[in-house]
Amino acid sequence: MAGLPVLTAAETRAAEAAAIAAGTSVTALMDRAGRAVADLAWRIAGAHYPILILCGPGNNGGDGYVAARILGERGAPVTVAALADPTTDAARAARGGWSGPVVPLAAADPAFLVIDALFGTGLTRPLSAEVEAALAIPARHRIAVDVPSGVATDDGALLGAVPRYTATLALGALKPAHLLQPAAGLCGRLFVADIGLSASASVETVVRPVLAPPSPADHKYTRGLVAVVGGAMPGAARLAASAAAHAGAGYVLLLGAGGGGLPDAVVTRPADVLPEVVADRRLGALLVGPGLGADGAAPLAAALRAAAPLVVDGDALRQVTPEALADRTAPTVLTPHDGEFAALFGALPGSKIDRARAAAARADAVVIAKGADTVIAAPDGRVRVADGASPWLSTAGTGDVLAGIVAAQLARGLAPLAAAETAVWLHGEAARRAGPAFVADALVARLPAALGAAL
Ligand SMILES: NC(=O)C1=CN([C@@H]2O[C@H](COP(=O)(O)OP(=O)(O)OC[C@H]3O[C@@H](n4cnc5c(N)ncnc54)[C@H](O)[C@@H]3O)[C@@H](O)[C@H]2O)[C@@H](O)CC1
Ligand SMILES: [K+]
Repeated sequence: MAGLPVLTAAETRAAEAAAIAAGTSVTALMDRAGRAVADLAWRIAGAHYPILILCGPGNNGGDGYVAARILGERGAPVTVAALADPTTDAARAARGGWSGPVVPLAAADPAFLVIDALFGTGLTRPLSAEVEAALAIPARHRIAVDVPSGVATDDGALLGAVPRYTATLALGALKPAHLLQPAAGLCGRLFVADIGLSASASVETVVRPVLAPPSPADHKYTRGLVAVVGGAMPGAARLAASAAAHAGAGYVLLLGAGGGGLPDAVVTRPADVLPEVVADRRLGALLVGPGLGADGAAPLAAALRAAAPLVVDGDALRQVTPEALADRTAPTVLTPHDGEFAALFGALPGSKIDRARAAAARADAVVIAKGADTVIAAPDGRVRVADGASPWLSTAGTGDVLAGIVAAQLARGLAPLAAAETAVWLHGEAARRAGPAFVADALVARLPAALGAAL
């Protein structure tokens, strides 16, 4: 199943221009947008609770005036407060359709529901104190039209004090700000209104994969042999190996990190058999990095020579170069958090999406840039962004678990981008099922159930 498309501001404008060229007017697009806003507001506030609509000068404000008209027609108590007069033809027409009063922003009173239609994709500069004060007006619920005013559409940065929203109604398609932090954390529940735009997007959301159970012909090697390289902190490699075993791998081999509560089914071998394992044609995927320690040069060099798909995680990401990774011929997946990403690729410009994409091209590898807003990028420019990750994932060992899940997906034959996307989804689903304050071992225990939800 394909994920939801994610469009930048420029891509959204291009999709809008294409819709207009195909015969739809801006007014028609604005009408659909405003109607979707009104429908969502109606579900939250109904006919009896006061609704305040904050309208800006552009088309985002235009959407707000359309919503005001429709909610007013339905009998809802609506007040409109405007920053300035409309500056676009479509917004002027929408303003003309609202027959109620329009007060200055500074005169707006608290309401049950505030609808923020101040700025959308056209925000170009930081918020003024007047706008920040209006956004902070006390309200039980807030809806953002398209994006919360004050967030940068393309990278999720904040250009002022932005409150927390009950819901954000993305118009036409999701934008990066809905998924990238810090903006994503303020959006509340995300809705996407179909206003008739169509565009092909290289960026999509991560969605639940559709996995196949083993067939009668499968055996442990066809299910996938995963080898995990241990190191200075063997617990991390054990966690990764256990995760691979619980994420569907047929056979898991752990090198140089035996002991401690491992499933007996995980086979432990001494570290020095790595060259032999790397040469084994049955090897489905190799994982190096969890708990490797600072002097992992020798095992890392051996791992890079693997003809099987390779996952590079943790300490290994600080001891390898993008060039050495790009020299590999078999697929490679990297799983850096922010610090490891910066150590490997330096300070790249642009949004997290731009940075992950540039890194993937440079290392010729799929990059899983982890965090509260995990971004997966492939060397060909395709990107997948996860949304709604459990905040409880920010605990020791969850990265080792993810690396093990990725290795299991590669070992069973998924292409690297699909393996990464599947792994991120399984990891997120296991976390959701684990609830609050779990330890990474409990995440591993939830993996079979998470996998079951994708069969
Ligand atoms: N793209 C589409 O297909 C559609 C877009 N629509 C709406 O149009 C929006 C984009 O409209 P616009 O391009 O007119 O842009 P906006 O309405 O987001 O804002 C642009 C206006 O705000 C001013 N402005 C920008 N930053 C400011 C700041 N910090 N302080 C004060 N003023 C500031 C600009 O000078 C300009 O007048 C979308 O977010 C969406 O809500 C919908 O009406 C329908 C269809
Ligand atoms: K807005």
